[in-house]
Amino acid sequence: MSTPQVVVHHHKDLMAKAAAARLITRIVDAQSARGSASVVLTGGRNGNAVLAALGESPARDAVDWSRLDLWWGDERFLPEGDPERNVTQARRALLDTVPLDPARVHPMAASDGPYGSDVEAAAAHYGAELAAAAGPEDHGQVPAFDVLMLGVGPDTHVASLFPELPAVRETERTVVGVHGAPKPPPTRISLTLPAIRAAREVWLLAAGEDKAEAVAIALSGAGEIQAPAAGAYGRSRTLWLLDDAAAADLPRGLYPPASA
Ligand SMILES: O=C1O[C@H](COP(=O)(O)O)[C@@H](O)[C@H](O)[C@H]1O
Repeated sequence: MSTPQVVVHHHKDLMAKAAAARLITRIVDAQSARGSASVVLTGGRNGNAVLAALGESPARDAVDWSRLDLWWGDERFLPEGDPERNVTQARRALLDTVPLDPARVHPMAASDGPYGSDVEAAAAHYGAELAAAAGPEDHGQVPAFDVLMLGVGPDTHVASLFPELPAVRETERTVVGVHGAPKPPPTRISLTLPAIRAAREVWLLAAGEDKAEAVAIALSGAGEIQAPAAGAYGRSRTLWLLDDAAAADLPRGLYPPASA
């Protein structure tokens, strides 16, 4: 478990640009050290803003897109191509514009996909796909992702792990079906906390005043069942990337002056 480190930027656009720059560096470093990199994408406003900023960065050409594995932290269980699906939004924000190897892009199943409306089967399949991608060096049922990004919801949810719902209590499976999510759609697929914690680096993204309370709760010692974001950490690094508004309720002692 790594201790959370907080970085605060003055504005959400700056936060997205800085996170994109950080992500490029991390991917390039991993590719030069191990030959390839693996990143877990998040849905939501901030995750998509990071992808869009990455697409606009001249440094995007430093990435070897053909040696990048992309996974998702969660998915809204909707038909293929639905504009509310996280993968649809990620494709629009960035993925359709870069030369990825399609075999290395791993979206979660759609509700009209091979498992139909059986979200449990779709989740089990994703768990098996992750297990197959994990090597002996990963010491577990999922790869040791280089970076796993999570948007933090105003209720402290991350991925599709919502406060008090069964998914956030899962300790065995790496991927679960989610029913009755308070944010639409109610049916989702999500990585669990054990899968999230397999990542080398976990980055939590929050911008805007509607996230301030959630950020303060999660970083003030709350339990992960009540505040799932509090249970999201990486093996070697846990980074909270915030804008001023999302950091407004944090005690100043928790982070250095705004970095940019
Ligand atoms: O529904 C979801 O919401 C969260 C947070 O989204 P935001 O727009 O409030 O930043 C996101 O992390 C998750 O992947 C997504 O499915």
